[in-house]
Amino acid sequence: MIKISPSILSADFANLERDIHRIADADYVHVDVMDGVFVPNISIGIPVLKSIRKVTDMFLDVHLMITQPVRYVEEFCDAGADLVTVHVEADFPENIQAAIDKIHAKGKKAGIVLKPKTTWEAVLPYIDQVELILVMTVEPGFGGQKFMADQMPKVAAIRKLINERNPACELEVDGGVAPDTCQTCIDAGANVLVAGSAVYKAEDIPARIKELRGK
Ligand SMILES: O=C(CO)[C@H](O)[C@H](O)COP(=O)(O)O
Repeated sequence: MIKISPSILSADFANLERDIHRIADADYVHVDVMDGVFVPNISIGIPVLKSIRKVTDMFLDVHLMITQPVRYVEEFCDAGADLVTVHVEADFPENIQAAIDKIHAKGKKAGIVLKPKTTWEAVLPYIDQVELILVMTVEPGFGGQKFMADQMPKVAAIRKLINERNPACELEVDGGVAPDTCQTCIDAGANVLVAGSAVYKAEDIPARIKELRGK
């Protein structure tokens, strides 16, 4: 079963509650947190996540695009995240490990994220511990970018590793996922698809979510 995690980066922040309820047919809510340092953009943070938690019971998939995420993961867990993902490029490996441990100590799911230039081997230290691996299919920072099909061999390599070492681990892709690119991601082995503009620009959001689940 393919899961859809719409990115609220493409929502109307002045009508966030309405726009979260518009994606009720989806599986997760993808919350993009950007610090203006790890990526060249600033989005939303802990206070907004707390407010989102108050208006929905949906699973909150929180993608931290911030430097040294270990400093903040506990606060994001306390604010209502169900899953917190941290970039392997955002700190030294021992601190990424500490971030994963802190998320688990809070009773939440932990995941790691790979930027497009990061190779699949970067997951090896964490593969046995995490509940989700996210492969970026655009350079993180902005919605509405072109899907990078060249990331599909990496998705396939990580799917093989997940099947061998941690079959319960989910494999998510994020960036440029749309009706014309979703099946490629599914065929490569992704089971969770993040989509921002493709969901929020659709005339019929429930129909678009269904379409993104593939054939
Ligand atoms: O993490 C992100 C950007 O860093 C967004 O989740 C992603 O780009 C989704 O937007 P779109 O589906 O419009 O490409």
